[in-house]
Amino acid sequence: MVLTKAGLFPTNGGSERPPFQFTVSHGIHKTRTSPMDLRGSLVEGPAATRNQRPHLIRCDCIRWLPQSFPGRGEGDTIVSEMTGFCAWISCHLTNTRAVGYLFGKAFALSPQIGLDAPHTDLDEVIAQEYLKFSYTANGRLHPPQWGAIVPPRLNGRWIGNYDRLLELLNHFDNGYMGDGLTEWLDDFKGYFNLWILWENSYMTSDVNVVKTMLATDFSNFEKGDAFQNFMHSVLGTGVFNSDGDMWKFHRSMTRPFFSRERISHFELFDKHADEAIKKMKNRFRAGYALDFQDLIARYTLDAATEFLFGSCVHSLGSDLPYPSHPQAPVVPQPTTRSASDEFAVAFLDAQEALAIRGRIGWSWPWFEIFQNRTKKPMRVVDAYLEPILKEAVRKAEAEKGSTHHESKESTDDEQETLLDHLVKFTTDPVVLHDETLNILIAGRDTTAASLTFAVYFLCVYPKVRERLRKEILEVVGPTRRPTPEDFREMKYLRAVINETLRLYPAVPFNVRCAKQDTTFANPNGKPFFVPANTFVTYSVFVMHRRKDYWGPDALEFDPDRFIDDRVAKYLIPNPFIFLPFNAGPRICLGQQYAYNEMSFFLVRLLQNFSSMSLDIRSQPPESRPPGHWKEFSGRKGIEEFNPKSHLTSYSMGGLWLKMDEAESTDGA
Ligand code: HEM
Repeated sequence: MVLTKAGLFPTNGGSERPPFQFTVSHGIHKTRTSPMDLRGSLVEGPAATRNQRPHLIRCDCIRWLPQSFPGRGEGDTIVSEMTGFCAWISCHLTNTRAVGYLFGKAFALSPQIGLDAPHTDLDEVIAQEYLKFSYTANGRLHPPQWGAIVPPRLNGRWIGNYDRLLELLNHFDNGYMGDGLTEWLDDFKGYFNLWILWENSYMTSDVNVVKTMLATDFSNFEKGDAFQNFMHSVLGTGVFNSDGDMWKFHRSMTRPFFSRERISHFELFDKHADEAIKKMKNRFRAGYALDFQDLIARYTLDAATEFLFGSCVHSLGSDLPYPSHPQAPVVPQPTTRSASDEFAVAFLDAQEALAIRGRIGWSWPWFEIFQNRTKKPMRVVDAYLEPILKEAVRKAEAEKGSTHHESKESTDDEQETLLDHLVKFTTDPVVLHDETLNILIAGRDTTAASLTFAVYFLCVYPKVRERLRKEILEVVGPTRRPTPEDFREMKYLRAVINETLRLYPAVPFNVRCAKQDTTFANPNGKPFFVPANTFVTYSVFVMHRRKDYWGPDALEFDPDRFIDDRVAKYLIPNPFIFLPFNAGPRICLGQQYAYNEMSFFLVRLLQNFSSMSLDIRSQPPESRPPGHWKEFSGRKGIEEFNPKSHLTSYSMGGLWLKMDEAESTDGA
């Protein structure tokens, strides 16, 4: 059937576009694309929308009436006999179909034919109506989607759910990581529509939904234009920030570089770990605390820049910060900022600007009308990258002119960097710039954050630390450099890393966008309808803590869950419940490199230090966990630091700690 001015007519198989297009103005505001807003509302002609989908308009005036008003339903379900009647009148006046409750039953109404057969479930009627339009406008039919329902919507009190947006921003700034979202996901059983500023945005912690998007229906979920737009001024079109053919091009070009052989050469880690540990020893010998988060960010930056570009920024060479707040011990402050500090700070500023855009959502360009927040930091980052890229291109072009034998010698080199590898495929400076920067961003903060959280746990769980140290000393000994074979043997080391990644995944929230109308399985009933262009935010952070997936002790830090019978009970039957590195075709390219780097550093750390503890006094007061958190159950009530997330997770104000040197080592 197709909707025209004259009513409902049979279609010629669905390919014909309706000849009529009209605009209805009814209620307080218009929605853009959603069937979610059809409760007691009108459906506008299908040709009027982006992607040729029906434009839906709500009878939103009802929302502003008191709850007691006849026709005002519970919460945001504003449908009732009254509303349905309004919809019926309006449907005649405007010659549209409408959906609403009449006499306690859910109906689809059309001006010419009157009422369709009643249903008990309005959501089902909405989804079916919507799909009829979808069918007629796009010539597509979705048989499995018939009977789908729309997910529950989180309702606020202010127009556009603006109060919910403020609530979320407040949680991001002042709350524990995941505050708000965790409770809402719990209330809605793992799936709801956030609906901020009139935009469909689904939230989920449901393992099957995540699996669908990342693996089983991968081709229908992409990062999407909106994500790419707000990332573009930093990431360009690199592997992390592209879809479709562009993503395939970048991924296939970069992937071979992460071969097992190349990432198993630990000299590079050793050189930088050695420098980091020397710095730590000097600081602790002087009697002061050290910000481990800052130190490890320098370590991963130096290791990554050398691995990727062959040119290390030497951020470990600069002075490390001292605690600087008024109550901290009085200590000398570094006075100058080195060039490597400039790069590190600019790199962080650029990522923070992206994180702010992500939080604001589609309206971010309005907040940057007068100033692109990423411009200034990216000038510094690019000034560092440009000469390195130019030199790599110059070398590649010079090699093109040399003999095949000479060229082969240089490309087979074990020391080949990512840049050396990439120039074999392209010398386009933009592609090279984007790709190397993407890998730097994807790989540096994630590893630094995970090591920060791991060391936090080693400080507050001394038994875990002692057991891990024992394993390290037994397998590797007090001074030897660890090898990949050692790591295979060290089950507890891997379990400690995994348990850290479970409770504090470096990428706690992520997003995908539906390319076409589709559905998600709903463990509690009929499938959920997902219109094209819907953003679905999935929280691995929340999923990793769900008791129905991980058992009653899900909130405890217990590395043994990755070794004992809980593996067979929870993880093996449902492997997608543990996704720190994502899954499916877009799984993290650097996963093995990251395990190696983290394992290597932890081994070196515990070879050199026998105990460690947090130094809360050195932590800036505003970044300590607020006292009232103690009243909460779960990790929020016991944590001794303040975990936060922008693009990746981090410890607010750093992680200040002190360590005691091990007696058996004096080499570092
Ligand atoms: C503990 C450390 C790490 C964690 C937890 C981590 C996690 C992740 C996650 C969750 C994604 C998926 C992002 C998305 O699809 O939106 C990802 C992608 C990626 N990661 Fe990692 N990562 C880590 C380290 C690294 C390292 C060290 C590198 C490289 C040196 C790296 C390179 C990449 C790349 C290139 C992608 C994009 C893959 C694609 O889109 O095809 N990661 N990582």
